[in-house]
Amino acid sequence: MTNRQDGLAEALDTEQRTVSWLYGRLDAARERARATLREVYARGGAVGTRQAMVERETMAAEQARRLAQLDAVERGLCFGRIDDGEGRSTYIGRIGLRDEAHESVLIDWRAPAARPFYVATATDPGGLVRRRHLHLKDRVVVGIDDEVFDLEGMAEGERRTLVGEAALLAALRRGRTGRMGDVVATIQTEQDRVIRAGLQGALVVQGGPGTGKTVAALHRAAYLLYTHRDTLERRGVLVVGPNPMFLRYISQVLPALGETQVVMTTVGEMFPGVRAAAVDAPAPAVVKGDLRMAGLVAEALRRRQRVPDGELVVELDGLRLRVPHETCLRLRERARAVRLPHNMARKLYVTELLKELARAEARALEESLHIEDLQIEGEPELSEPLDLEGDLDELDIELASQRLWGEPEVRAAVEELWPELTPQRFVAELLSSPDELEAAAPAGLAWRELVRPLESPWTAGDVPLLDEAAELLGEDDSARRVAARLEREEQAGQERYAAEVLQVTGVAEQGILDRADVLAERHADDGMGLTTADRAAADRSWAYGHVIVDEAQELSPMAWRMVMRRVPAKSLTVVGDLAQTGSAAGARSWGEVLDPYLEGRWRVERLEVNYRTPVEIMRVAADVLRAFAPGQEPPESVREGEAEPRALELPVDGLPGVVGEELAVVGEGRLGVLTPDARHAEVSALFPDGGLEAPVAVLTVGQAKGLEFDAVVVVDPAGILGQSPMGGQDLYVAVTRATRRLTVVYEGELPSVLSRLT
Ligand SMILES: Nc1ncnc2c1ncn2[C@@H]1O[C@H](COP(=O)(O)OP(=O)(O)OP(=O)(O)O)[C@@H](O)[C@H]1O
Repeated sequence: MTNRQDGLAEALDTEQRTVSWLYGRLDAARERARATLREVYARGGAVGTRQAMVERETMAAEQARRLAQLDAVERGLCFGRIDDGEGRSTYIGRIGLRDEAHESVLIDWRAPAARPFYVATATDPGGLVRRRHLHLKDRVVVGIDDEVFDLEGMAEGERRTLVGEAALLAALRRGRTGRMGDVVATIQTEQDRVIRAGLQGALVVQGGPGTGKTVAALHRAAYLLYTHRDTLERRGVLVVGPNPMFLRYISQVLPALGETQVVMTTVGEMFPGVRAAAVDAPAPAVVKGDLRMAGLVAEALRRRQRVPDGELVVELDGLRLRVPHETCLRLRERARAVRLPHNMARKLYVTELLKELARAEARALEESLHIEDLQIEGEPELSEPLDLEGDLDELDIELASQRLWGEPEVRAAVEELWPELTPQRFVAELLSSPDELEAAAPAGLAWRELVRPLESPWTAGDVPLLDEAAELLGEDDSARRVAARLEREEQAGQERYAAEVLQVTGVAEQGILDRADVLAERHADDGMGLTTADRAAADRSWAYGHVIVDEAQELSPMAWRMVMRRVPAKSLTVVGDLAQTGSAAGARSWGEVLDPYLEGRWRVERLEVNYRTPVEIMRVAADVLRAFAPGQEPPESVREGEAEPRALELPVDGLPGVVGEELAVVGEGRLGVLTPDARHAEVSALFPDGGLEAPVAVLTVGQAKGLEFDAVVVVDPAGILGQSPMGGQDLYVAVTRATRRLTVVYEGELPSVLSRLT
């Protein structure tokens, strides 16, 4: 054996002992959490006070989460070690662990003590003499990489066991799996700055394709939850991504980091109860995304609070109830003056209108009766005129109001003048009414683009309008609150009954109920045991502690308005690339979209190294970028590709052949076929077994945003360029999805921006 092999074997052996011992600590921590959980459940079932049950449930949920977290960190528990000049070694891992004496034996990667592992460089080693990466397969140490900052500072024995291969490049060389993985072991210094930036204010992370913006933002979520657990566990963290496919792609990163309490959503899903899957054409998208739409929605709603042209007339049982025009005007002004949302102000309006109708009814009755009719023979003559209205006291009016409210004719009049509206009904009716749109639109807004049939499916661009409407309409939750109270009362009754039964049958004395009973109780209650994330996801008006917006360049100004509502503290991470904006309503500059809310209180960190796309492919991408965004610099690639990118003139039915060839080369890896929107169905039909985790995924460029594949086949580049005013950006996105190989398939002329491929 050579010295080098001896050194490696010795180092692996030493590290294996430490790693095995750390796994032993992890197993012990798991066993402790399991024992506590058993003990909590054994403390009694349905007996005891409600408060005791809540406490027990909360503790059980906490232990169950702890256990889930300990299970999540099994893979690659420990991945790093740093040595300082004093001969001290510190092991870095996915979570922190302590020994029996309560000494730290593994440092959580997010703890301040782990920071040197990520920021030490040859020029600024920050007191380190060596950084070591450990590669684990299951619980076995299979590889080691060393970076030495100060050879002199190392002990002789340690020098002998130095091993080196760049950990980052090894990580990048692995085949893609269809899901993004975490990069805790290889976070780069510039990414570390993003991850550990403070919680306050807004941080914009701008960087070209493949610079690790998404991966850094997700690690930042885990870091913030660790560092500010008190605040963020109560308020929650929201991640907004561009589409459901992307959310699936990134869904495993945070759980692998032991964090399961983050809500992930898309703009199209931010309004509970609506799943907007349709896509607007560029022209309506731009109008819907315009901030002036907020004014349009508000004005259109005011116009749903109507006053009849003349007097209000309600025909009821042959009587004509008349309320003068001025009174109707006054009622509307008074209801508006309380400045409550529409549906809440409506209560006041209806109460007042019913009173007026009660008076009108008395007047109508008066008119219909003639004094002579009331004259009874032999009685003295009635000399006073009738004054039924004047005779009404408050109780009469209240009773009459209640009766009138039951009359369909009265309901119909209220519906006409101040209807009760859901956001869905209001927005759908507005967008299908050219008259309402025209009347409410500010001058210069191309409202005609918005007109569509009443039953149209929801688009992502509608969601901020629904949210805006919900704010203005307000939620009348009184019925729900009454129902909840009744349910609570019923539940309390059931609990008492259950406790009595248990006492009688003697089960309570045993003190143990099995877990199934406890879980069944949890389902019967009104939400205890629900996590912050569960509650937040179901609540439109939830105020998150921090919001991360990925592919943030795609959000329209109206979508930003909605996002900002979810984060009153304005603590945000905004991640994106202005050169990749695909939506016609998306951002051209960060200031333009953020300043209305943050007034300059945001700062930019730039990521400039591309970890995904090899140099050869990036040259092609740079040509595309130069053509539509002169002056923008593409990021610098760290990878060298294995093959030159190529263009093939080929009809679409030749695709399976090319895809087959590419698949044979990438082996276990994955392949993406990217098409213009209009050709997606035609190309998908050629690959029936596609999907995110299948070897071949057929996607539109919009769907592929943020994703990556070992090999990419771009179909019909001219179609992509021509599909929208942002076609250049779309082509740039398409050619930057590959980690190893790029093929462009075209018919007719190859667009000149790709001439490097001929
Ligand atoms: N420090 C790192 N160590 C290992 N891999 C990394 C690192 N940083 C980034 N990567 C990898 O580089 C690829 C690109 O990262 P990511 O998707 O986060 O980039 P992005 O900037 O969001 O790209 P895009 O703008 O195209 O969506 C991913 O596979 C990611 O895992």
